[in-house]
Amino acid sequence: MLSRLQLGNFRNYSQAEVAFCPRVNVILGDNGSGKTSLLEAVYFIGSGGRSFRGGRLSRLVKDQADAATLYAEVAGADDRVHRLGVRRTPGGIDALKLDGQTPRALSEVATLLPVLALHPGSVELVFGASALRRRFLDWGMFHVEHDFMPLWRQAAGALKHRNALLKKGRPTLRELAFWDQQLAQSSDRIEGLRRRYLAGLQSQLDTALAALSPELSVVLTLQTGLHKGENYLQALERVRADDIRRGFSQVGFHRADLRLETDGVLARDRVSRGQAKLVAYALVLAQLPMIQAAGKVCTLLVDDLGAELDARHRHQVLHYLASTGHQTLITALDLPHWQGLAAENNELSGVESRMFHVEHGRIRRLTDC
Ligand SMILES: Nc1ncnc2c1ncn2[C@@H]1O[C@H](COP(=O)(O)OP(=O)(O)OP(=O)(O)O)[C@@H](O)[C@H]1O
Repeated sequence: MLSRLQLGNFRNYSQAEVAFCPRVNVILGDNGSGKTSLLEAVYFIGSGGRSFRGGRLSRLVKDQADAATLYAEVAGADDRVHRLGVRRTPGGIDALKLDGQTPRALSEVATLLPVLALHPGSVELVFGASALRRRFLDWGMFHVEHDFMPLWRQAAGALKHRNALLKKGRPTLRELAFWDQQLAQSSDRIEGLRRRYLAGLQSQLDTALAALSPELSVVLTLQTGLHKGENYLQALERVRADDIRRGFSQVGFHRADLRLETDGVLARDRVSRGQAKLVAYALVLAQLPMIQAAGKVCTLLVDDLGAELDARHRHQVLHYLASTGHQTLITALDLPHWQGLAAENNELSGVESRMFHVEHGRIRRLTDC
């Protein structure tokens, strides 16, 4: 759980500091005041350097500044307070500290503060490219499956070597066979983990959708690109000649997709934009109990909740959020806007909350928990 955050030269913030409360933190502010940027800062530090909104990461650094810095205090699952610091120049992260030490890998940081975001771009989980769904799935597995990260690194290494051989041109069969074996083995094991995770996710998705939008149901399946009865090694042999011609690997853990089906058809060909948002939200929220079962506490970032949802669905989403018990940072335009949202949901008024106002990159606390 995130208790404190300091921002320096991040987006439109020069210097700012916030102390968050363990449950609901409401961030109010006009358009362009810095609400999304504040959530983005939390996401950046929690995810080990990613953003949930598109665009170039170099733009996170405030105009005319050399580097953006973020410092966070995080209460870990072990109840110890950890200190996280990151400095990002337009070229990339050039300093990362965890409790005063340089961590061996970004993944050490990312396990400390699991962050999930619900935002207008979440619909891309339904409409967007397979890479987004794969990343979504792998994020959950990273937090839940202990073996996933080393296995993923092994698979990524094999893929890199195989692709380098293919790109070089005219690889010998012997050279390729070794990396085929490595890539096939790790892809098989990743697929096994993904299938196990997916079974749990499906059941949590059913629960989340029943709360958010009972009229929708979605079936998740893993698409691997393998033919029936085929394993990865056989598939790599099948596409080998074509891989050599194209210069990259067309089969493996890196090509899997999460298929979302509703009423027997691909969800993206059936659902409306608002429904897609509900499906995407339910998918994201389905990961919360999985992460919790793994002994971790998520921070949930909710940006622009009202957009594209009617009052009933907004109410249902808020009702669900109020029931999760996770730390939540949620944006709204102003007090009447938030009061309108909260009035739709009695439970929310009973939840411990803190309110902030953001204006031109300055953060002011309005109420305490
Ligand atoms: N690198 C940067 N340097 C300075 N300002 C920036 C940078 N990147 C974005 N901004 C500005 O930061 C401001 C805050 O943007 P942000 O998206 O956080 O606003 P918001 O409060 O979420 O607005 P909305 O309600 O419209 O979604 C915008 O005016 C934007 O132009």
